[in-house]
Amino acid sequence: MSLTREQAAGRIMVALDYPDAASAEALVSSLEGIPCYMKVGMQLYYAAGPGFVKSLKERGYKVFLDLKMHDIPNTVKGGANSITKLGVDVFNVHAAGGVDMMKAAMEGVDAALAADSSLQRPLVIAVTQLTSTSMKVLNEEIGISGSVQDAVVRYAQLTKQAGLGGVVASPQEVELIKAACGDDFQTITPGIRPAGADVNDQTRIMTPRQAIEAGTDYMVIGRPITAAADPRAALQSIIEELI
Ligand SMILES: O=C(O)c1cc(=O)[nH]c(=O)n1[C@@H]1O[C@H](COP(=O)(O)O)[C@@H](O)[C@H]1O
Repeated sequence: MSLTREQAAGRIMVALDYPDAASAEALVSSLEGIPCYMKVGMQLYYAAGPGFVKSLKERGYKVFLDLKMHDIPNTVKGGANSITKLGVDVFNVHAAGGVDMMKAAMEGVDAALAADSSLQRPLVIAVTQLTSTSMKVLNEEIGISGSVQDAVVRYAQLTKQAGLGGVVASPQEVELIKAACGDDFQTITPGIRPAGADVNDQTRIMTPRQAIEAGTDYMVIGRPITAAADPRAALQSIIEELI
């Protein structure tokens, strides 16, 4: 796999896990000119709201809005409708909500697009098993038997059945997901740690290079960039690893 610098940057989603718009803004400014995705998760969204998402879009960024919706179908449909109106490129729900809930998310998207043809269709993806979840936690705490891989593939198949475009999983499961759901089914993988980086609370990890070689479509990377003394240099060194 050989990627240009621009292609490599376009496969990276930087997790803006910050408590307020000003701190997130400082990080975004430090990465200016690098065509990566920006991921807005619940910490930043609950503090800075849709205004921050819109400001990223106005500056030309592709945005992944990571709010991991998991509720009754009617509520998720409404949430997906509102998110689509924000003009984000990617958003997610939890596959654990089941096929009807995921189908409802797609209905919410369709209704928004039918009402306003200027909107773009977002890629809707489902979280399988969180990358912080180990087999021990899955089996002994949550009470799901079998391997994490089995649980992830099952969720990926349900996600595909519901008509979504891909899943969030660990890069360790990408090959199994592609084998079960096809090459076009998108894999978005957090749990990325450059060699020697702090693992933090992640369990199922790979390096950026390993993840790309495993066939991941997009990598979500937070602290290895945001907690670095020089975030721009950290992102550039990850890009170098991928080209
Ligand atoms: O949906 C996600 O983005 C997500 C799913 C998952 O299973 N694991 C996971 O870490 N994430 C997100 O990916 C980012 C990973 O951040 P770092 O661990 O700092 O690289 C965080 O913003 C998480 O919320």
